[in-house]
Amino acid sequence: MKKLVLLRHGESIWNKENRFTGWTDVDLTPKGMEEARSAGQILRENGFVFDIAYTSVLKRAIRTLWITLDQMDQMWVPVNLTWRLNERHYGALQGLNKAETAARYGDKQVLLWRRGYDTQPPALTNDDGRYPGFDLRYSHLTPEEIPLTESLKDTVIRFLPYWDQTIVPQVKSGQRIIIVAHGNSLRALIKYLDKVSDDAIVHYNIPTGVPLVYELDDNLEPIRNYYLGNSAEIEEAMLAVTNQAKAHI
Ligand SMILES: O=C(O)[C@@H](CO)OP(=O)(O)O
Repeated sequence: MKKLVLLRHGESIWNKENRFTGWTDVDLTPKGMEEARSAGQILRENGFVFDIAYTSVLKRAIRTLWITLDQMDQMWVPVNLTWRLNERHYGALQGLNKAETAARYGDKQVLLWRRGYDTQPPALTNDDGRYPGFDLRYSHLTPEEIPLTESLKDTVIRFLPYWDQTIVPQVKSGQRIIIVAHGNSLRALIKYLDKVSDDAIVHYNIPTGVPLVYELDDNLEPIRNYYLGNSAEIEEAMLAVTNQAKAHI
């Protein structure tokens, strides 16, 4: 049996301000750093040891990984950074307040933008200051790879080659892996692993800073998965993510 640990970064400044974030490189809040410390502690208490770590090129995920490994006294674990684990690109919504956007366009439209599997939010133009093509860290990407907006489906499509070519062979060979990423890039992986339908994935939300353990068979078919932590608190945190973009709760 193989184990894979998935971890969404701790609370970011824009999570706290309730803004669409996507590829915007915002840092953790003090609470987010505390969540990362707790994640590291609970992983250590449960005896987890990692051989390789994966994360995105966004600092809220990178810092969460650093803090987690520090708490586990495993800062020596090799870390791989890839843009393919970045958050889903939120297009022209990036920076907008989620509840204000819902008040303006309606809860239904915003739910569709946030959670519709094949729905892209309004796109950026490539002269927009938020266009990732202006950012050095993406200078090795082709124009076709640089998103102006992304649906969850687009996120699955850009992540899967990395999963298949890089991570899968390592998990199969018995390497113990942690992936620290984002709400939607992890939803993309979970949708794929658990074969979640396009409709069901709409209702699946991931809390910040809580390790999610997947047990997989030798063909990487999921056997079961569970969060490490207090289940009532985790339920509440998942519901809070659902409610972030409602005009009135
Ligand atoms: O803003 C974002 O980039 C994501 C994750 O924080 O938000 P949502 O949960 O609305 O997809």
